Amino acid sequence: MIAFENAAYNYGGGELLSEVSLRLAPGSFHFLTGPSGAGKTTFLKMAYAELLPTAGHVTIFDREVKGLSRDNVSVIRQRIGVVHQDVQFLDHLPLAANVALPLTVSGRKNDPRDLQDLLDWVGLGHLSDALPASLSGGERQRAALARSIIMGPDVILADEPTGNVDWEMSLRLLHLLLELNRMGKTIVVATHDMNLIRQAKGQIAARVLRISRRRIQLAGADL
Ligand SMILES: Nc1ncnc2c1ncn2[C@@H]1O[C@H](COP(=O)(O)OP(=O)(O)OP(=O)(O)O)[C@@H](O)[C@H]1O
Repeated sequence: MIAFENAAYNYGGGELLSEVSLRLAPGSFHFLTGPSGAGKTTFLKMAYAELLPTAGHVTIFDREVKGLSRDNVSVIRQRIGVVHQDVQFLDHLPLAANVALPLTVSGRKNDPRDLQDLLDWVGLGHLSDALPASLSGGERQRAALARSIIMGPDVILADEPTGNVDWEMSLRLLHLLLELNRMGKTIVVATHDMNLIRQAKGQIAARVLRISRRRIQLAGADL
């Protein structure tokens, strides 16, 4: 689905990530971990062609990202749902409209029943008319997840999706991500939360990628 081959990224002050070679196979579930500032967000941005590798290659859905036209990048992006670390909503729009925004922006039809089903699935069906300012942290994170999957992506990249929520809500979010994976979605979750990783590994064959000294390696069973 997404492949890195000797890929590197350099913001200008030396390589932050070097010699990254890995494959995110269809239907796989990966956690990405590593210290703050190690490059987790940078890696995810490379995986959805927001950043192009400064060396090596990144291939998304069999297309080398370097040299892709803007239109081709948008086509690729429609197949990748991203849950950003800092969830942003349009404050004047109710929750349902915020979640449906990717559909609206891309001019796709928005079936209100599908939208309601999606909101129900993340447990926010009763809040469809609520304004973002009134939502709790966990509600915002679930809304962000709903928005990331509204276009029916094949891949979901989630950057600290449980960053600001309590353990119970983390488990709820994890459960949603595991369910998406069971539906066949390829998932990458960047997280600091080792308990979350342990919890997931008890339920599925998740792999753990660890960033250490600019390299990304598959972590062993010592978690
Ligand atoms: N646009 C940019 N220009 C220059 N440096 C940047 C830019 N974006 C990120 N960096 C730097 O790259 C490093 C890695 O950032 P990144 O956000 O990828 O790390 P992270 O592992 O996701 O961190 P955290 O866990 O704190 O979110 C940091 O030192 C950051 O300051």
